[in-house]
Amino acid sequence: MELLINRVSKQFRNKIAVDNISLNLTPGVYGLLGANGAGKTTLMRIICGILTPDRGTITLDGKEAGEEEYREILGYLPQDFGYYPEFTGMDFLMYLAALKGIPKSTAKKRCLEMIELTGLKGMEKKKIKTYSGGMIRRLGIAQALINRPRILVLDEPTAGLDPKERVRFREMIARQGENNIVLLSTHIVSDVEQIADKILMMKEGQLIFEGTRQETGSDLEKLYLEKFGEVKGCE
Ligand SMILES: Nc1ncnc2c1ncn2[C@@H]1O[C@H](COP(=O)(O)OP(=O)(O)OP(=O)(O)O)[C@@H](O)[C@H]1O
Repeated sequence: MELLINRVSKQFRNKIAVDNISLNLTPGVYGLLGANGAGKTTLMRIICGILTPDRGTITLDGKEAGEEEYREILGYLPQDFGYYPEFTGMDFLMYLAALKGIPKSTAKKRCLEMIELTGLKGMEKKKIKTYSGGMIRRLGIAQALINRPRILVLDEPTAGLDPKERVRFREMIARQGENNIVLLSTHIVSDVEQIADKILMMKEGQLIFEGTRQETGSDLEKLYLEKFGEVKGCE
């Protein structure tokens, strides 16, 4: 399985958000690092087929982003995913399962599986408005995983997770990345240090670094600061 991002660019009025990015992703966990406004969300939305690039193509084994067949194998967690506070977690996942075309006969089992996986057991019958920020984040991850995606795109997934939830998240993502492509963005260096096998860095719309965790050396934070020429704590 190979996701080819070929010379992709996107401009908003006079702002080039994504500037001629080419990438070749195979199964594994990719951590996309970049300061606010670097273009991470725009690139991810293009990869998910939500935004059309001005130039360039995204293809997975020949299927173009945006095609139905491509969407079926895609899971996406946006920074702010839309949920209905009055729904219970289970109702929300059942609703998402229906939207994603999962047959009713398997939907309930799949939703319960996701609830278990994301550590939300015991909360599934409670209204989402009673969930903590971390629980809502985990529900977002559950909805992204519900169709067993081969490509999982997570925009700032670790925001709001406490240390225990981060450990669980890391394990979940490592498992998902064994056979599938996982791309997650963050501006917190230590998050990708522990989660990702491969590190990508974006600055002003361009890909300025691509390498394995081994290649980044032991001090990713230092490398990041060098690349960005910024003071620590840019978040
Ligand atoms: N719909 C839009 N219209 C106009 N400008 C936009 C739009 N979306 C993004 N931009 C601009 O494109 C640039 C890249 O934004 P993007 O959200 O992709 O960055 P990011 O790296 O995800 O940042 P953050 O970490 O803050 O989410 C920014 O300058 C942003 O203001």
